Amino acid sequence: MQQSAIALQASGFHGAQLHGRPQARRGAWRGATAPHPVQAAFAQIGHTDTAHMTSSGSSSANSPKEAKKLPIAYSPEWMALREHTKEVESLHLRDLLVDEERTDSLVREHNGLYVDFSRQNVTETTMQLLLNLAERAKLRTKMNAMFAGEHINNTEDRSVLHTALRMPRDEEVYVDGQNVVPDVWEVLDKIKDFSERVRGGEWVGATSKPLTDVVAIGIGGSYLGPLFVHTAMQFDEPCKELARGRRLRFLANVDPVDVAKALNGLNPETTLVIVISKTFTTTETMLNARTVRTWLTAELGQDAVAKHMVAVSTNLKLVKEFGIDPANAFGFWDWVGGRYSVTSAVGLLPLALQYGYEKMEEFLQGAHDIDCHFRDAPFQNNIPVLMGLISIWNSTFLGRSSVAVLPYCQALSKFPSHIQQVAMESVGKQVSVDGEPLPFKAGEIYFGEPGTNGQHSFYQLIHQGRIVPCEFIGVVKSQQSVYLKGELVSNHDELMCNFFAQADALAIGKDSVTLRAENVPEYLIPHKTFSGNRPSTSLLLPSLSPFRVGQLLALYENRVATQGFMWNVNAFDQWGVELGKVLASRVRTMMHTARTRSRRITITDGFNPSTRKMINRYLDGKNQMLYPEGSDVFPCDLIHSDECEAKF
Ligand SMILES: O=P(O)(O)OC[C@H]1O[C@](O)(CO)[C@@H](O)[C@@H]1O
Repeated sequence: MQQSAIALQASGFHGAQLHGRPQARRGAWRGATAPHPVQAAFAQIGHTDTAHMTSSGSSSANSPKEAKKLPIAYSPEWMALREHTKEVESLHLRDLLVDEERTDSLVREHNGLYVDFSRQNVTETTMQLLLNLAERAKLRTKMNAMFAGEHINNTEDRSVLHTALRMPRDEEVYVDGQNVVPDVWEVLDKIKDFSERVRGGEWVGATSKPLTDVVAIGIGGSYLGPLFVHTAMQFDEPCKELARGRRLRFLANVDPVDVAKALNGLNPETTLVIVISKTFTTTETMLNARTVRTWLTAELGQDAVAKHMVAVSTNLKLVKEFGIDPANAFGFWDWVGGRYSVTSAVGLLPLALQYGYEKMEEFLQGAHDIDCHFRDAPFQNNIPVLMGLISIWNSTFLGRSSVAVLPYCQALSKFPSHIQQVAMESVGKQVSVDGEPLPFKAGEIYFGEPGTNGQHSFYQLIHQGRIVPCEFIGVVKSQQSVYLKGELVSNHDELMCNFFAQADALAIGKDSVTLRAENVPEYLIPHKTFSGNRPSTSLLLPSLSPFRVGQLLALYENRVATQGFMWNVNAFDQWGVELGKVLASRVRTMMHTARTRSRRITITDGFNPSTRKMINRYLDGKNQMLYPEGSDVFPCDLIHSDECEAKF
């Protein structure tokens, strides 16, 4: 921050000005467009854009070196927010929450969604300052660039257009001069046709039996999103009815135990396998695909692949090389990031097979509804934008490094894991889009569990330990209703009582005065005190239909995009996952040598002493076992074959 201080001083900003609190009018942030005083002053002295300022505060247009953009952290809007933290830290949610007008100003609704930000450590001034920062960050311009198909994923030179995956047939969006919506719909039509033929028993397996079970093989973005949506739809009554007699399994981990779990009890004759991989090179997915192909062909013969295996990928060449007929491949495009691919064939194919294509259309419509809201709503009413801005406030300004996603809804049990990838792989970055080190920490640690399970696990820490901003997600109408005669409330109402209570317990807390009034022994008072003032957002969905699931998905996708734009990081690449893959490949080569030549690892193999010792211990643990030659090895109950050998 040293550089920023110099820059601001040189441009006429002195402590006194920064310390002066902005006089935001009550309610102004909801519609105000007046510039923040600091911003206005900045404009007055002729520096309307920090992008052109050097550390000495002078205009830098003439020098290519100096023309480098200064991070947003050096802008007056950023400094104003920094300064504002002092004011907010002196306030307590216990007091703020009694103000009904404040509550009203911090609740937003959109097409059935109800979002309450009043339990965030914010005032109207905070919100106005965040909106000012959004302007400084050129958030609207960046969003427009995304929707327009510009190559905003600069390190891979790609557009970012998962929003095009859910556009109506008659919309247009251009990538490098070509309207991609017809391509999207061509694949959607193919999914509809194929899923209807499989579900209707027209597409049968190698022994003419209907394919009632689906195993979707994929990992990361090719797994977490589809699993979340499947889990969310499984107990929705209409979806449940449509899925009657069908099973959908996922195989992600390369751990052979996951293979056993995915195939357990399945009959190859009635199983359809979908290999889902954007690149079709991911080691885990390809080994799992070869493993399951062996499981199928050992029973049904080589020709069975044509009827029992299909693929979802952008790499149709490798699909063909694998042995899957490209006619049975469902494509998508490099402008769909893996973690943003649920609404492509990645999610739609397995889910349409399970629940029918119509339900997936509803899901797409829900996502599109939020995309339009994100694209069009003014920022002060824009729910994903506000969620993103508040995340920036909590993490970068107030120093809270994690976020707990807490659905009070068992059907959303896989939502936190999906959002964990969307958020952490997107904005867990160390440099800006221009490759400059960030002068602040970007990204947050996401975790979560459904309530009330989490309450009996990690909530202790979030009530009395570190401050973890929480996101409570509740559903008004449960997918399942149970009321036992004589009980005070129905089962779902019981669940939701906790949803309401936890947010207030975190915000309001319990002080020593109250505890003393309750005659709590003095020595227990520190243990039983709840500091409160712990922030959360509450999100209420009217129900958990496929449409609502689509809305929820797009809400979080667009919120993460907002964060990326604000921090000026590329939220659409993921270079941080590469190094581990490269090192694993080195270990693989060495492991093969050790297993085929029965030898231990030596110093000359190039591993450090720690890794060498651990690998040798691992190798020795299996008595220097050599790979058997000439036959595949499966646990017996996974394969209907007399030659089955259970050696491993
Ligand atoms: O779909 P693919 O190409 O198999 O990649 C799977 C996942 O691997 C990652 O690249 C991370 O390793 C994710 O971004 C992606 O979703």
